[in-house]
Amino acid sequence: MRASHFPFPSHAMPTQLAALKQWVESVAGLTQPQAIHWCDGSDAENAKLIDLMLATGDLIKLNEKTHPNCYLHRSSPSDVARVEHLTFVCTSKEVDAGPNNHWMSPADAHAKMDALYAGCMRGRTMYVVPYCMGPIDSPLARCGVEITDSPYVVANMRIMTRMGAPALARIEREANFVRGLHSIGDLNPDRRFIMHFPEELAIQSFGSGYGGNALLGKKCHALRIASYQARNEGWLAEHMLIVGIENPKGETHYVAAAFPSACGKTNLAMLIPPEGYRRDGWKVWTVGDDICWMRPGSDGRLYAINPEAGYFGVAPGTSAKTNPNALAMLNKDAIFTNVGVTADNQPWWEGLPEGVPVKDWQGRDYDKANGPAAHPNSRFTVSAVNCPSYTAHAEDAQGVPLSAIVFGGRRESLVPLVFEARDWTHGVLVGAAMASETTAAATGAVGVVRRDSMAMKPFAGYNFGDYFNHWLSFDKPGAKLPKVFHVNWFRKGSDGKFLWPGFGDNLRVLEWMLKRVGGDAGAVETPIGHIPKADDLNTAGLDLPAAVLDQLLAVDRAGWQAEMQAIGEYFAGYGERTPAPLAAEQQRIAASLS
Ligand SMILES: Nc1nc2c(ncn2[C@@H]2O[C@H](COP(=O)(O)OP(=O)(O)OP(=O)(O)O)[C@@H](O)[C@H]2O)c(=O)[nH]1
Ligand SMILES: O=C([O-])CC(=O)C(=O)O
Ligand SMILES: [Mn+2]
Repeated sequence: MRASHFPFPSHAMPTQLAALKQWVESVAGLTQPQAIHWCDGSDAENAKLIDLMLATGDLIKLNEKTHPNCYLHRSSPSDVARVEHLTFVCTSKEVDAGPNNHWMSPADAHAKMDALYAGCMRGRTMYVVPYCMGPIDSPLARCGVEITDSPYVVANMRIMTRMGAPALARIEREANFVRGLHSIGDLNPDRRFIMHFPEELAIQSFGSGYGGNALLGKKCHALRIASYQARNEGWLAEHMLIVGIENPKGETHYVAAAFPSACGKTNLAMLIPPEGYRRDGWKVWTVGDDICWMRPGSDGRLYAINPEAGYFGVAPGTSAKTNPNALAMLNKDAIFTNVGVTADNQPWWEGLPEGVPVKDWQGRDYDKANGPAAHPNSRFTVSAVNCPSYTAHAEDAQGVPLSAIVFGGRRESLVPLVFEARDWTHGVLVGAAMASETTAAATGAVGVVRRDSMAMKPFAGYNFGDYFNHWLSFDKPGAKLPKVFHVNWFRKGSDGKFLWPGFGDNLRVLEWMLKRVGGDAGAVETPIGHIPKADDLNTAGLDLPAAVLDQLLAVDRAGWQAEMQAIGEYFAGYGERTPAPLAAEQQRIAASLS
């Protein structure tokens, strides 16, 4: 990075770490901020930032009686989701980024970004945000520093990560951190790029203030950079929720599940058991709702942490009926982005049974003709401890042991409600072959089926061929790997309605999985995996016609032949980097279907 005139003396910096001082100094030289603020994460600092944003209109205070300490942020209308076409992985060799990523050479990317950053913070304050992804004392955690000119980003990073003084202390001890540079620039979509330099452990983001584009601890660090780091260090960084299921005997089993963006991770992580289950004593505990870092423990099991400290969740569709835990945690201390508001200044989104929006997400008077009041990708940011189902095990330094890994997508046809992989290699195939209909979480067409291996298509920081190989490598002597399953809550009938009730009732499917892990539930063997028979699932109290359940559990052979063929073609796209065991597994299943 080019360092020109440097306005701030480095002896004034609150750190002794030379590498950090030099980097901050060179960024300030390039971006020319008016002031530099090192974030300590304190309440006083946060209060000052909130006041500042209320004064500039970056935040709007919501109803203090119904939503104490809650704020609304309206983003630029052209800046409402992740931008996958402007997101690049800049490895020295293009093949290392793989066909799954957009690639730019590090030299070209640096030249482009340096030109955009030159003087971009003139008149602005540059915030230096040290953060830790994961419990601060966890050996699985990793640290980063985000430099940003957006106070909104600082306030969100404070909720989403362990940010401030303790993180800085760890960074100084380890002298190893991910360097994230972010500027909202002028929010011009033509001058917007999200660049990743995995070999340098660096991220550079310009021109967006939104979610995964700007809160660099989240998708950029905890998935793209971390997945690369994880491969080198023998662990996995995944787009997965982590949930604890406590049965009536008081035993808790942890499950990690990968679903693409806006496909139900937050909802499953905060599931409320159906009435009968609650009576019997079932409980559900939330460890994480979006990202999971895991590695084998000394006993051979996989242990997982949630690297995040908060939730950046989809607002529309969140209601007392679908996700009461999420709704309950949004009553205080939350930041809402791009939702509508009611006449008495309460946040509002589609799916809430009560309340009437008077302003839409752009601040216009609400008019149905303009579309929904809340943007379909409108979000809330809230601390994890606010969630009624939060478990203190989310702070366990060693992580929680996993009993099952679940893959899933949004598929209105073909894919059964649930099936179980025969073994780890088959499980990796099931994850790698995942496909889902696209959603509003990224810009672009919605509802198009695309392959989204392990829900990581937008997030793997390296070639998927190498990534599949890395997944396969966990199957080694002494490993006690979790069982792997695939679910689909989104099958539709000919009337276009969902066939499965979903939400809390998904516990019925999780119960079957955990019984399979314990060896006491039935299933039939099919070419695509083990599927429960209708009476292997507990459907007591459900209004689900037997014919619908049969439809949900059926294997359409002709449809699956076509699917396996498409999967084979998809793997072929990774050429010689496609692991041979995966290609063999695909061929074996294709053959057994014909
Ligand atoms: N039909 C049906 N819809 C669901 C179910 N679970 C979640 N949804 C809907 O799917 C949408 C997204 O759900 P989330 O739980 O926020 O998705 P997510 O995977 O956490 O999304 P990201 O934060 O983008 O990664 C919401 O509109 C939910 O209401 C389910 O079991 N059945
Ligand atoms: O990253 C974001 O903007 C939100 C998110 O969780 C996703 O899209 O998966
Ligand atoms: Mn996500």
